[in-house]
Amino acid sequence: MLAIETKQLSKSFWRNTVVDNIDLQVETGEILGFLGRNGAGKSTFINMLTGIIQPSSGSYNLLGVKGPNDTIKKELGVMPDYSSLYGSMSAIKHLHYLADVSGKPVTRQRCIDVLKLVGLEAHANKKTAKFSFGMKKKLAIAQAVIHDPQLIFLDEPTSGLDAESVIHIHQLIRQLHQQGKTIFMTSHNLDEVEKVCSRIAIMKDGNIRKMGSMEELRAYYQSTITVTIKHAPIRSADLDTMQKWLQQAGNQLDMKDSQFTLQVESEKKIAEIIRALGTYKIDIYRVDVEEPSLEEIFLEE
Ligand SMILES: Nc1ncnc2c1ncn2[C@@H]1O[C@H](COP(=O)(O)OP(=O)(O)OP(=O)(O)O)[C@@H](O)[C@H]1O
Repeated sequence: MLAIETKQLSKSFWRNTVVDNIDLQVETGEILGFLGRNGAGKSTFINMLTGIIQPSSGSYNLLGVKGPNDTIKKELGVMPDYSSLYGSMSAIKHLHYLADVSGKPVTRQRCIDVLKLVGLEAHANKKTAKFSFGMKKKLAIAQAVIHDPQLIFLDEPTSGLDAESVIHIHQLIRQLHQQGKTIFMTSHNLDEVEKVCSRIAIMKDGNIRKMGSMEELRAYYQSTITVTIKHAPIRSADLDTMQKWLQQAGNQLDMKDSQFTLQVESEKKIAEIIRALGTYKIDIYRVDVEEPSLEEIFLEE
């Protein structure tokens, strides 16, 4: 079943079209990374799906149900704006209360468990007004998942968090993924998206320019793979032949005594090179592969 399906979904503010006829399909159980520069329209898109703003045109289904739909809201997890936390409540009361409001009440133990998952267990009884920015952010993530929803929207879940908290949140996202939840997350951290997400959508000027797995994006942008191989010295009788062979196997050959670097088009070529070295009985000590990063792909858009 599709967790998210949008059909020609659009939003304009006066004459400014911010989301422009987006057709998007997200399968159940995916972690979709939604990327785009500031002002690309990511939050506007999410806000339509979560019922915060009305689309100007088009339609959407969430978990197979036409939106907006009050029944399906229970199954949506949304990170609130941090300013909308109730400052006079403790973190635990806050979660308890919001789970009630969502229509899926939870036990006190569930609140404690979720606070643990986001790394806030030591602050469970502290009033949220006294929380730091990072703590508020973690509580916002806890709020998105407290009622065990099926479809979770995370808007920049780790920006502004310290390194340890980022690891915590990534673990939580992976855990939710293992439980079969669908996660739709925006991030400005390309490294994070590459590490955590199963598919990536790149948004620009209100459109989704490209969408796919990291491998698909790499293939689309036809970027090359750089392989560096450290090996035992090549016999001088074989050196010339070996060099010629490598030159036809790839580009930009940089050959030193016991190491060479070559740009190749696919992983298959790497296997061919390793086989060729074997034929010449050259021992391989180390193979390093450098692929185009999401950063390079993103900048091409
Ligand atoms: N309520 C609004 N009224 C008018 N214009 C708006 C409104 N909300 C958003 N916009 C405009 O829509 C465009 C897209 O904004 P949006 O917040 O969706 O971008 P974003 O991709 O989420 O950006 P960021 O990465 O900075 O969060 C921006 O030009 C913004 O000024």
